[in-house]
Amino acid sequence: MTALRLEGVACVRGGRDLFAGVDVALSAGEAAVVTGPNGVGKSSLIRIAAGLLAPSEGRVAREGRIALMTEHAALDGERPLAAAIGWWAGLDGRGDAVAGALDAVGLGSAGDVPVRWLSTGQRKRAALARVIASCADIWLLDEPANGLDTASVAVLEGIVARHRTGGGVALVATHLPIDLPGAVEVAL
Ligand SMILES: Nc1ncnc2c1ncn2[C@@H]1O[C@H](COP(=O)(O)OP(=O)(O)OP(=O)(O)O)[C@@H](O)[C@H]1O
Repeated sequence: MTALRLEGVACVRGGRDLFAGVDVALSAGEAAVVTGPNGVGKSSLIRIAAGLLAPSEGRVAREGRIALMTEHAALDGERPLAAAIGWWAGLDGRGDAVAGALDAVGLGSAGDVPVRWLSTGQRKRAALARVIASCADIWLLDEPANGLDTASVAVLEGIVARHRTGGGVALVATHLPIDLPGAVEVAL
């Protein structure tokens, strides 16, 4: 079964052709890394995969629930971290997954800290915890290593590896090196 399939996908934004003919097929346990220079359309491809942006050509098919991580943490800055993530996890019926997700990103002791107090790297790890707690099958990660130190990038790599081991798939746009063994490269 293919969890995520993009066939002949093209993107036009602001009247400009960004890319065309992009094919990606990810089955359980697989990952793809989207690379390319600034402005080429990596984030746009992630948004197309998420269904937030319509491709100008081609088709997208998803089998399973998706979790999207963009440059915005998408967490309520006024709420304590665990509650902010819990709000999202609750929508997925996975409030039970919050504590484990915070532990996985090294924020297990920061659950009562207001999101607005978090540092850049902590906020990025919090966004990743939100993705983990969703227990979604298809992870769409846009620049997940931005703002992370070397140790945190290694944590990110381990988390994506565990997700894949559990049968999940990941489409990851990045301009920073992230080690995802066996991942397909989609060079835009
Ligand atoms: N809402 C929009 N309307 C029109 N053009 C847009 C819109 N959003 C983005 N673009 C343009 O689409 C192009 C691709 O943007 P995108 O963010 O997908 O690139 P990227 O490869 O992720 O870039 P970066 O590496 O800088 O993050 C850019 O030229 C950008 O200005």
